[in-house]
Amino acid sequence: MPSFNSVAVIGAGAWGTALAGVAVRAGRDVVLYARSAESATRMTSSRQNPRLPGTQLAANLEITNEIAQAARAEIILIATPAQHLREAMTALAPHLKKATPVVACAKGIEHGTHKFMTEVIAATAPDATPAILSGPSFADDVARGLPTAVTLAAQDEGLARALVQALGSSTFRPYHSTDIRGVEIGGAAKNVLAIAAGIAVGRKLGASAQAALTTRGFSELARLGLACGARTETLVGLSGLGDLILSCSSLQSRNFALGIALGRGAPPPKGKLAEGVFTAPVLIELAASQNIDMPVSQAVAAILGGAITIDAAIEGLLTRPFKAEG
Ligand SMILES: NC(=O)C1=CN([C@@H]2O[C@H](COP(=O)(O)OP(=O)(O)OC[C@H]3O[C@@H](n4cnc5c(N)ncnc54)[C@H](OP(=O)(O)O)[C@@H]3O)[C@@H](O)[C@H]2O)C=CC1
Ligand SMILES: O=C(CO)COP(=O)(O)O
Repeated sequence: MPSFNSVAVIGAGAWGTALAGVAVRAGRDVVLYARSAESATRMTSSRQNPRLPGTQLAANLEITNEIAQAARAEIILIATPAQHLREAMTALAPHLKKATPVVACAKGIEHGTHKFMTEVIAATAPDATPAILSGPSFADDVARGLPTAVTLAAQDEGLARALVQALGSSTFRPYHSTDIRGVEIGGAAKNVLAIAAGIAVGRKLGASAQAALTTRGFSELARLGLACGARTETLVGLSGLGDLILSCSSLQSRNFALGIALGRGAPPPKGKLAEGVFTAPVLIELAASQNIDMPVSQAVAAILGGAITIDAAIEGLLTRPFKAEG
């Protein structure tokens, strides 16, 4: 099993900054790459990141604006928004050493190409080794050192185990897996379903409706996952069901919070990344291409696209023909 000592995190947002802290706590040499030179300089001197307020950056965390410096690390964690992954990888790829593990930490599916995060990595850096980290984990909780567990998948089990060894600690517990596709489908779909759960809460449909919607949401996530080759144990694990439960029930979730605002007819929270907005249209295109019925995700995409009102979407879901559970 390889052993890794250095980690670079690309993307100095909330999640990238929290993950840099994780790697520092695990005892690695860590560099955090910010695409803005000004932000890198400011974070270096203030030891604060406005995208993750209240977190003191570790004294031994290096912050850089030099992509070539970041690329020298033995492990790369890439934590930009999903739709920015290609751009970030395109800048990084020419500097990477052969076979460097590049761990996708974003949750989404690329517009236009329908590519999952590790597929974007493979397309932009064919000599790198893609992996994925996903699960129920708010950046703020992770940064505060609260206990968190996630799934970390690579095609090669030995590599997945080595990445877990390099990043894991008593408060950040990654479970290794080789089911890359299962992990990335769960992370992408749960954001769309969290918007649906938020809408139900915002419309005051009650706790029973919230539980029903979350469960039926899981059912369609699992249907798509299985059609795309994911394994059941992954779909019911941390990166699937685990993250869905968290995001469909916690006000900390930006996707859930957006749904609540939509349900109330209030303006969406400003300046907050809600990946489900970008994932919804791609997710339903992907589902259609696989002949998979995803009524909840379809309703979210239609609401976000302005094709249907919230009340009409709710009515549509509630008047679907009765059927066997599954
Ligand atoms: N926040 C969370 O709790 C969690 C988030 N995630 C996932 O992580 C991903 C990022 O989310 P989050 O960190 O919260 O988002 P933020 O909005 O906090 O930050 C995104 C960061 O990405 C940077 N960025 C954008 N494009 C590039 C690029 N081409 N190269 C380098 N950096 C780039 C932005 O830079 P700039 O500041 O210059 O705009 C910004 O710092 C999402 O897919 C999200 O679903 C996963 C688990 C938990
Ligand atoms: O992915 C997350 C928790 O696992 C973060 O959720 P939000 O992006 O909805 O805030």
